[in-house]
Amino acid sequence: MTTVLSKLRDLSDRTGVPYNHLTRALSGAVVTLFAAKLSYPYVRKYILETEDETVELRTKSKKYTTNEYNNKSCKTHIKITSKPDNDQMLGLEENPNDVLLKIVHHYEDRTLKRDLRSPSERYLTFGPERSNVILAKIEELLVRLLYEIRHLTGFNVDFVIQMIKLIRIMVPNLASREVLLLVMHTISLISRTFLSIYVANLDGQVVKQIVRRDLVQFVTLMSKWLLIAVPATFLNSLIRFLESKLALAFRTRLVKYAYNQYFNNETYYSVSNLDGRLENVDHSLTDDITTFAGHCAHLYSSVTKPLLDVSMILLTLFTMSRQMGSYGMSGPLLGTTIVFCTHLILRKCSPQFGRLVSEEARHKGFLRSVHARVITNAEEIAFYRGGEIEQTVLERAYASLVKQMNVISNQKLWYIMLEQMLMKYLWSATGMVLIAAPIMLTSSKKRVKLLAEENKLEVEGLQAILTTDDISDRTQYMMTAKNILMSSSDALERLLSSYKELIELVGYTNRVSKMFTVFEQVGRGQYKRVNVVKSGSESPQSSSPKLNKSKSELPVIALKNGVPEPKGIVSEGKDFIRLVNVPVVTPNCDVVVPCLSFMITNDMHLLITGPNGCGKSSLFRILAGLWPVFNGILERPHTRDMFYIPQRPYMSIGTLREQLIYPDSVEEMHSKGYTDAYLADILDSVKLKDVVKREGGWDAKADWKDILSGGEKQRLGMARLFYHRPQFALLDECTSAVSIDIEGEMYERAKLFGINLITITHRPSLWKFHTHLLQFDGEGGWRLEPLDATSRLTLKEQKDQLERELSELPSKQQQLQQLCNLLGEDSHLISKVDQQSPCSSRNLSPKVDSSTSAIGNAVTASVEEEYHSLELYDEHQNLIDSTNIKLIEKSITMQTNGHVQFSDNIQVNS
Ligand SMILES: Nc1ncnc2c1ncn2[C@@H]1O[C@H](COP(=O)(O)OP(=O)(O)OP(=O)(O)O)[C@@H](O)[C@H]1O
Repeated sequence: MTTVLSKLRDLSDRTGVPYNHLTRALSGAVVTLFAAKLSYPYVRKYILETEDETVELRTKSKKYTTNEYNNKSCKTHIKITSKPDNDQMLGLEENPNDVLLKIVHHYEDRTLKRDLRSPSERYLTFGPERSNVILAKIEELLVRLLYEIRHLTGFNVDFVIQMIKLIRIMVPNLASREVLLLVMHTISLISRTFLSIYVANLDGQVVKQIVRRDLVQFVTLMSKWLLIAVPATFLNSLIRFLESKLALAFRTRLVKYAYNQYFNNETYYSVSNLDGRLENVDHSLTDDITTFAGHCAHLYSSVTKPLLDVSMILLTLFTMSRQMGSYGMSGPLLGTTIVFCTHLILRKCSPQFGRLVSEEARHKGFLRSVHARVITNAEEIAFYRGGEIEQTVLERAYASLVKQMNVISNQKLWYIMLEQMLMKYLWSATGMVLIAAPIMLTSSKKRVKLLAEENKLEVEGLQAILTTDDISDRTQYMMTAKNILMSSSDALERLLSSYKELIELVGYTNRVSKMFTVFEQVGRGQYKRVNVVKSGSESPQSSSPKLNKSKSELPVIALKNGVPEPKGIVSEGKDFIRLVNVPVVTPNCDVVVPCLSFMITNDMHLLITGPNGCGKSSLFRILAGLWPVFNGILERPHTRDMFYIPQRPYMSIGTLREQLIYPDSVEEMHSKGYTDAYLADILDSVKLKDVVKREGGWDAKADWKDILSGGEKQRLGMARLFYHRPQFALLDECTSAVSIDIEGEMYERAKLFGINLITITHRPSLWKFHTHLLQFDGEGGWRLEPLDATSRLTLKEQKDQLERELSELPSKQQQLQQLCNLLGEDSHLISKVDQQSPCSSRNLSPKVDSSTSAIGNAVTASVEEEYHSLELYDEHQNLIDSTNIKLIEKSITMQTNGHVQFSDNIQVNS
């Protein structure tokens, strides 16, 4: 640069063109080139649009001939996969009133005319609306402007929208505490900038006095220097203090908003059970929010302060260089150009830190969730001796995190090298040129003339003073300029490093925005799961499906753009439960029961039975509103009038009292007028009164999940039911670990309280407490009928008796065989077996088969006679068949072993 400037001076001397004109021409050329660079994307865009229009005109003329083909291909496409519309493609179907989203629609529509590639899902549909009209307008204008210059800057406008929405949460209004903190922070930053310039000037003056050997001035300046250290250090500390305060304030706002969303409409359940977009919600709720808030606060100071520093410093340098008699624009212009070019190079070469950091956060979240899983299931894992496999999983999770971190560090290695090269060496060189240029390129005469003009003095008088002070002035200038430039280079370095931070912030902003978007959508009942779309179930099906029809044939879910759409109608506030054509559909869109229609009135107690996985608990989830109703109508009481008790009751963090009254708080308990004595009564009714004394009173705190036994936890679950006394109790095998007598007492008491029982159980002892039976067959079919517990119990007893008798058959047969052998006689129930020469099982089988069949037939005849009228006939038939098979197997074993007589151990086996 110095060479260029001296060449310009040479040129000026040779051609006689004033030097100023040449530097101006050069500056003009640089500015024109820069303007051309800025306008290039617009020109390109214009040319592209013109080309598009031409192509459109050409295709219109061919439209008639290609129309048929287009229709065909389009139909085929829709059949294979329902193509999302533009909104869906952009993930922006929500919040039609959101102004920012409207802007996105507008610009994306224009872009989509040319580029129909589907962008990945975007997370913009969250957050409150801006109530302040002026701020809303500013935000709107900012987004519009950014869209307009998007091609130029390559700015990620989605990030800006996400930031705006997050800022609305973090800084809800102008009168908030956060604004106060921001103002204080800004004032501290501005004060610190002025202080830096003052200190740099002071430094220069001190050196000047050293050169002049002026002791008095030197001491005065040193005192000033020491005094200024007090506010300077305080300001430094204050800036950090305010930054951390700001980060905490932002975090608190975000956490509050997130918790509100998370606990609204049971989102905490749906987000992990019904929606597949968020992998580790706990990590997003804790680490991601914290890091995002910290980055925001830090970025504010690391952008604002350097910007202030740089602008103030440029201004100071400009004034100083004028004082030194230099032509003022070339220095700052050169500095600005170099800085801008450096920024462009760094931006082009920068790796995608945002994406990388977001991926790293995902890996961290996964590692954390694996740890949490081991802690939660420590006992089960220990029983299985599963430490080794868990360790492998943990190591794998850690290895993938390390791999990701290595990718980032490898990318950083080259980037930081480039950054240092440009920012340390190139900038230092530029700084030196900037300092040297005014001194080297300005003649003393010119400087004297300028100063004389400025101070309205005689040139000669001034010349005399300046000659004396010239050296000390130059030294002062050098020192001050060096200090200022060092601060400015430091500021610029921080500014460019904050670009890296900004890219990292993009990653965290996306993660936090994604979390909020998913929370809000899930809260509204809009779920998205990966890999659930099934072909052939695109449209809603209203025809009532036949019972026992194969599940996969029953398209009861309406899909919109590949996402299941809950079309059922739910109405609350009734004193009964009614389902009309409601399907039971799992979150994976498996139809467990295609169509349920029944009514439970307040005089009914319903027992639900059926094989494992037939949908019993799923029905409870639908009744409780946890799973969406995809079709039909569901009428039910308010959820507070329905109380669910699972097989393993949840034990919360808190006192023993809080376990019993869960989910009420102690305040709510008191407001209901309940006392500890009443709670003791309830515990007594479930035979748990001793627990209060044993565990150290109602206020005792412990990890109740581990302290109470399985049966005690279940009894505490029933105690909760007596405390809340809802209209309907949904009991999902909640007494399976309780002894039958206490279980009976608890059911009696529940009925005394007027609670309608809906029980899932496999225990016949509970039948007598119910009036109706809902039976699932495991194939999608079901039957609801009145339950006559007495006759059903008789049938059950008969069935058990028959089972016992049939299980004795093999031993009876063996005894008969032995007697026949002893007597040397045949029996009409056993065909004679050749006991002398053992044959192969293959040869023997038909004989054994016929003998056992004979027994089987005899038994069948008697059973048929006795129980033909009973519905259990089929089960008996199966039992007989299986007994026959067992007998065949045992006979084969005997013959293969070469034993003539049935040995004892075979009898034991049988
Ligand atoms: N969160 C879930 N995500 C996906 N599928 C699920 C989920 N919960 C249950 N299912 C599926 O729904 C079906 C019915 O489950 P459900 O828990 O209702 O069975 P169940 O009749 O209560 O069985 P059990 O008697 O064993 O408790 C099962 O096939 C199960 O795999």
